[in-house]
Amino acid sequence: MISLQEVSKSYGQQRNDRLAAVQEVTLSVEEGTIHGIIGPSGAGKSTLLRLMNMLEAPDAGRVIVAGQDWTVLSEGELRRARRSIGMIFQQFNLLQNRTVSGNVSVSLELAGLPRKERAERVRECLRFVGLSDKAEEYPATLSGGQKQRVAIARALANHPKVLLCDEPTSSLDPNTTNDILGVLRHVNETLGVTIIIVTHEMDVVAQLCQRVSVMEDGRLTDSFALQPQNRASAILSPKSYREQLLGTEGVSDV
Ligand SMILES: Nc1ncnc2c1ncn2[C@@H]1O[C@H](COP(=O)(O)OP(=O)(O)OP(=O)(O)O)[C@@H](O)[C@H]1O
Repeated sequence: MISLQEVSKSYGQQRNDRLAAVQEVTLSVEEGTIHGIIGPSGAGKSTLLRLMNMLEAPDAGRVIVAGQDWTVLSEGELRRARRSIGMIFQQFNLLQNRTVSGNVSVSLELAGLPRKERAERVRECLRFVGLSDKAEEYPATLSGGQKQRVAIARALANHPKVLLCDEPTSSLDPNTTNDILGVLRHVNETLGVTIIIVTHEMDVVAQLCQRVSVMEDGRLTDSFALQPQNRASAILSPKSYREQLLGTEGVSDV
C-alpha cells in the first residue's frame, strides 16, 4: 500500500549542522494491515510517518502510495492525493473554535463537498466513533479519549485508504488507551483501512499490530510479524524490541 524506497531526510541548513533524521529507509506496508513503528525518542519515527504522506519531502528516495510515485507529483496533485491518507496526532490537533461537527467537516469543506452531503458524512463519521451526541459541543468540553475519537472521525471523513497515527495514545490513561485502540481496530476491520502507528509504547504494538518495524538513529534496524499467539506480554526490559514482543522463542520472518 505504501512503499518507501531508500528514503532519507535531514534537517539543518549548514552542512556541518545537518541532522540525518531518516537514513536510507526501505519499507513496505501491506494493504489492510496494522503496522507499528517503534523505537526510542529521536529515532526518526515521526519523520518517517510524515514522509509517508509527503508532509515532509524526502531529500532522496521514493515514496510509492498505491503504486503511484508521490515524489514526482506537483503541489496540487499532492494535495488531492493526500485525501487518501488520514492522520491523527498525540495532541489531537482539533480546532478549538469549531464544534465537533465543524472539526469533522473541515476536510470535506477543503475537498469541496456540497453542504448537504457534508452534513450527512459528518453524521456518519460521528456515529462510527460513537459521538453522535457530542456533535454540537466544543473540543474544550470533551475528555482526551473523546477528542481523539473526533480526530479519528475527521481523519476518516474523506474515505481514506490509509490512516497514519502519530503517538495516538501517548496523552491518554491506560483505560482510554484501550478504548482508542479498539476504535482503531474497528476502523481496520470494518473499513479495511491500512493503519500505520508510531509509538514508543510496547503495549500498544503488542495489542494492535500485525507487523512491527524498529527504528534506531534514523535507520530501520528490524522488522517482523506479530501473530496473536506469539505475542509475549509487553514488559519493559533491556531485551531487544523483537525479544520483548515475540518472547525469546518467538519466530521471526525478517
Ligand atoms: N522540523 C524539524 N526541524 C529540525 N529537526 C527536526 C525536525 N523534526 C525532527 N527533527 C529532528 O529529527 C530527529 C528525529 O525526530 P523525530 O521526531 O522523527 O523522532 P521520533 O522517533 O519521532 O522521536 P519522539 O519519539 O521523541 O517523538 C530528532 O533529532 C529531531 O530533533
